[in-house]
Amino acid sequence: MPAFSTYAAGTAVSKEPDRLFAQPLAQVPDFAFNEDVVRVFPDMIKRSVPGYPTIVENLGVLAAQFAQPNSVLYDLGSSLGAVTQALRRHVRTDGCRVIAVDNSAAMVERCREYLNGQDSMFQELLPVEVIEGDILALEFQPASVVALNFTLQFIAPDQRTALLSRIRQSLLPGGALILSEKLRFNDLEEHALLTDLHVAFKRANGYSELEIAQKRSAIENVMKPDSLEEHRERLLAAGFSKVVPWFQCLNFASLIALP
Ligand SMILES: C[S@@+](CC[C@H](N)C(=O)[O-])C[C@H]1O[C@@H](n2cnc3c(N)ncnc32)[C@H](O)[C@@H]1O
Ligand SMILES: O=C(O)C(=O)C[C@]1(C(=O)O)C=C[C@@H](O)C=C1
Repeated sequence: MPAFSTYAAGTAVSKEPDRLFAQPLAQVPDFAFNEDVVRVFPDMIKRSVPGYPTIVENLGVLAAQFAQPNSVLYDLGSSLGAVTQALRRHVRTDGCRVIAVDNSAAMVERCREYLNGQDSMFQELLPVEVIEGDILALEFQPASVVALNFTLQFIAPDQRTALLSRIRQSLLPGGALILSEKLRFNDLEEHALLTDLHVAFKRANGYSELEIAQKRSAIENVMKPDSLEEHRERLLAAGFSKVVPWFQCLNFASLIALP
């Protein structure tokens, strides 16, 4: 019987601890959002991403400021739907609905279960649709809020501008893209310092040196972080008019991009 904990407003999520990289692996496979990761994901992301709970909860608060009546709120790369749940808790604008998209079948299946749980406990939540699909192939509907919470870093770098341009074109006046990412830094000293501090954060959250090293090898081919400057330039090139960082903790940050 799996253990469960609750998100802020009560929906049960798996509490299984992340020990995926605890034993020495002869060869570390590339990181994938498969069934093994899904089982431990709430624990993994909280212990790996400094500021994650603050970002998710405040994403709901921010979204409530940008949501426009009768529009779509997108949660792209929704994983288990933490952002979707925050949107549903905070946004009260008439006629809004949430579309959550992820291309991991295992994530989507579990996400739907959690959202059904949320529906059975609370009334008057925004309607939500969870789509299993590739956000690169998605036809965007007119949207007031688009959340990319630690998803763009997993998209091939040469596909990122085109995706952001399509998001920009779907955004309604008064809306916003909220983009959270792990950062790299052009200044080598700054990069080394914040990388070391991130390792210290993981250690303080109970990860061993082996777990930290094996996770690093697992993600290095599949997750390619950009610098803040690259994000800003790319967002402006994609047609956004203003880029406003609203949160940074160590080498993880979140930006608001306005149409
Ligand atoms: C780090 S997780 C996102 C965490 C989640 N947004 C949250 O706040 O809890 C990245 C997610 O993006 C999904 N993903 C990666 N590439 C994708 C793509 N091309 N289309 C749809 N989903 C994608 C992965 O399956 C994974 O669930
Ligand atoms: O940078 C790391 O070491 C991470 O573990 C980061 C990160 C992320 O930013 O998405 C990578 C994969 C998992 O989804 C959880 C966290």
